[in-house]
Amino acid sequence: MTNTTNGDLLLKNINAQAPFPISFADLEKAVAEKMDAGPYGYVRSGAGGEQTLRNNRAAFEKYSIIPRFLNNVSNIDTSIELFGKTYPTPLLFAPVGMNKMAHEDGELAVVRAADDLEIPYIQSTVSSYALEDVAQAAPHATKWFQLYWSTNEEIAYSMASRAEAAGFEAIVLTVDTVMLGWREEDVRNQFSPLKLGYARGNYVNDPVFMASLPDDSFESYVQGVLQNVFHPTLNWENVRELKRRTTLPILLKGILHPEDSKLAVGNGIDGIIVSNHGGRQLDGVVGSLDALPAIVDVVNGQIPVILDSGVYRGMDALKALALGADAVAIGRPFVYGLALAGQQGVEKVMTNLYDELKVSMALAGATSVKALRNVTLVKNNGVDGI
Ligand SMILES: Cc1cc2nc3c(=O)[nH]c(=O)nc-3n(C[C@H](O)[C@H](O)[C@H](O)COP(=O)(O)O)c2cc1C
Ligand SMILES: O=C(O)C(=O)c1ccccc1
Repeated sequence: MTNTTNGDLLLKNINAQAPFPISFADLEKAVAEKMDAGPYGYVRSGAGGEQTLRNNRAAFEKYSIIPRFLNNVSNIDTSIELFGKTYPTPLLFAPVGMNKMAHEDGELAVVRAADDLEIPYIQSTVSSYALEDVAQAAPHATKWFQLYWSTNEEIAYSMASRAEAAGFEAIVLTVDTVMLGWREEDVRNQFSPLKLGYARGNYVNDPVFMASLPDDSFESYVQGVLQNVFHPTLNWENVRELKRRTTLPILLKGILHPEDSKLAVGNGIDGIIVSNHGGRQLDGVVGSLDALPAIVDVVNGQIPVILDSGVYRGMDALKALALGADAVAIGRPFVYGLALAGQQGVEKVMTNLYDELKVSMALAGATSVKALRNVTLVKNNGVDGI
């Protein structure tokens, strides 16, 4: 619960200190000047002609809200509940791989920020640090493990059970990356973090993976990752088998079609992340916010629906929650904060997003996430009706 009478959420940023980039565009500009072209292009870009990347933003931009006033907004409750636990914010850290590209402390800095802010942290399979090291860096943070299926299924089961043993509380199986999207910026820059070994953390610490290598050379490790991390055979039977092998809740990340969300519920899945991978996978896909309402409709409150892709400011989070998301996950913004100022930069970016969300809720006249569902949204500035 935030009391909005205790000082202004915006003006605390105007304090004669060196300004930290306040908007996504400012962040991206600052990071473009700081990072090398290869890693920067890897993080920033979308697949193909970047239509999906643009669709994500366009989807948010086309909604406007009609605020209500005279509603006593001196206390704003942004809390949500997921899998029986209450969190103060409706934000999550989306799984982002290979964080050492952005900062030497990589995932360790991000999980510490997550711990401080009480925001659930989803660690990627292709992280720079091992899941056990991340768990040790922030034993009390809520951590979920994002699983990339492996061509050798035993590696996937091994990683899932390591995550369970290390105290991770859910498995997020990403279903939209059975191979890499057509990422032209990486070809232009001749840059592959996978080939450079940035994704080592979880693999070199996995006994099943290591036993599958012919020797312990760097080349064998890279070949092993490439052979396993892309997994075009993935299918619903694999999902059912994974479910039999873990006691943790399983979420599917990358669902966009309402029929797939129906299958997810039917197969006993515990949550869905509506996402187009930040426009990095199939180009020409709908903005993830545009996929949300039909999925919320089908799922009908049976399991949580989380949204990511293009949530770059508090007002975007508000719109997604108003359209029925239970929470939103943030990708590139926190990576940019990490690149600029490590753990502190991550905290600054997430705090700004959160503070803007609180200001937006108050000014819209909604005092809780539940109340946001009743906010009036119009498309295309009301031209198409409500
Ligand atoms: C550099 C980078 C690496 C990513 N790595 C992963 C990953 O390992 N696993 C995964 O499920 N999603 C991955 N994603 C996708 C994010 O989880 C998320 O879906 C996406 O970033 C959301 O869009 P946004 O960046 O517009 O917020 C990655 C995204 C970026 C930018
Ligand atoms: O870069 C990504 O978006 C990503 O998810 C990924 C997938 C496989 C290997 C490396 C990164």
